[in-house]
Amino acid sequence: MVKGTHVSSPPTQTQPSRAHSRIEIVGLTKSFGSFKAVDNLTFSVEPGRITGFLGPNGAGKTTTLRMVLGLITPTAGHSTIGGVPYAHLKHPTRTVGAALEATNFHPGRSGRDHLRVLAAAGGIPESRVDEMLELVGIPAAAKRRAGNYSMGMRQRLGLAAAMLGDPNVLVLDEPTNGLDPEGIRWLRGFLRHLAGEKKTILISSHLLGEVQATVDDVVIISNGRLVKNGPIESLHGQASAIVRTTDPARLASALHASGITSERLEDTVLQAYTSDLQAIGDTALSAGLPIYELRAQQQDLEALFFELTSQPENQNRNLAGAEPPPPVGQHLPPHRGQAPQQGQEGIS
Ligand SMILES: Nc1ncnc2c1ncn2[C@@H]1O[C@H](COP(=O)(O)OP(=O)(O)OP(=O)(O)O)[C@@H](O)[C@H]1O
Repeated sequence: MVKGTHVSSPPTQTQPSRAHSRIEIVGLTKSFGSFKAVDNLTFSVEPGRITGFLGPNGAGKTTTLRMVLGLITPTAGHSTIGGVPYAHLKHPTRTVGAALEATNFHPGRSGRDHLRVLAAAGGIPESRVDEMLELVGIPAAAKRRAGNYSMGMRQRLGLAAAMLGDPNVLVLDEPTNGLDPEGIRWLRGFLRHLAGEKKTILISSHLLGEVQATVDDVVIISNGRLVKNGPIESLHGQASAIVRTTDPARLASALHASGITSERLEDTVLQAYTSDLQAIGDTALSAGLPIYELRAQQQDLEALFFELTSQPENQNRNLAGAEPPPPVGQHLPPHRGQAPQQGQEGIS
């Protein structure tokens, strides 16, 4: 479960215990010149759970992950892994596996050679290379040049690289990018298995819909600021059902007598606030009312995500003055935000 944390100084130990591989982010802030890409973020990511780090394009996800991985220095705040800042980890590649960009391969090198180089640099036995290629399902592609890999294969190679050191913490930036529905399903099973081994898993995405069936917890940011965090169920809101009948007013009062509140939507349609469809059916039957339609109402999480991140105070600063937002439920087009370029650091 994702929790807010109190502000504290970064600890000085160098190796987290395997049992305590929580990621803690406290007041994390990053400015590029006068532009605040990440603004006072505080949350934690728990072992044994898959946490979705979500926000529209340009919200500050990659910048945050780069700070967690010690690739750029925060302007303020800090982050730790198992209580240890990344820069102080004794065995970083064996503690944290990261995949920040699926295209970050030498295009002329084979997938296997790419992993071999990483294994040698991290002091990891070469036997892990073929094991990982097998694990992510691309053993046959191992000898082919990574430059010719499809996006889905690159994602899998990135995952194999992240898993090389058998880390207890995985940080994956947009791992569903370029995956087809089958690939997303595969990734879900893969991450679920790792979460079952009590690993701490943080995955970013700009599409809640692509990860909603995968994650246990969500951290939603917009314009660098925290908008919401908590279990994915907390986004679902109150359970309800849609019911169509001949006399909704009579059904509403019969439901009310059974302790179920409802609301008239159309002439013949009620929204009843319960997940118990059988109770609605039984109540209608007792009242002698026919039912022409009865279904659980699904909360459209993608629409909710859009709503959360497009409140006036959260409106995407990167798109300000650009085209109007798409209708609810429609994905935002891929778009990398522009920010003042002074004080540039790292690669975005
Ligand atoms: N090195 C940099 N110099 C200046 N601005 C930067 C730099 N890196 C990122 N930014 C800006 O910071 C903001 C956040 O970028 P970031 O890449 O962290 O967003 P994101 O949420 O990962 O977006 P996406 O989903 O598009 O990858 C953007 O406006 C981006 O242009």
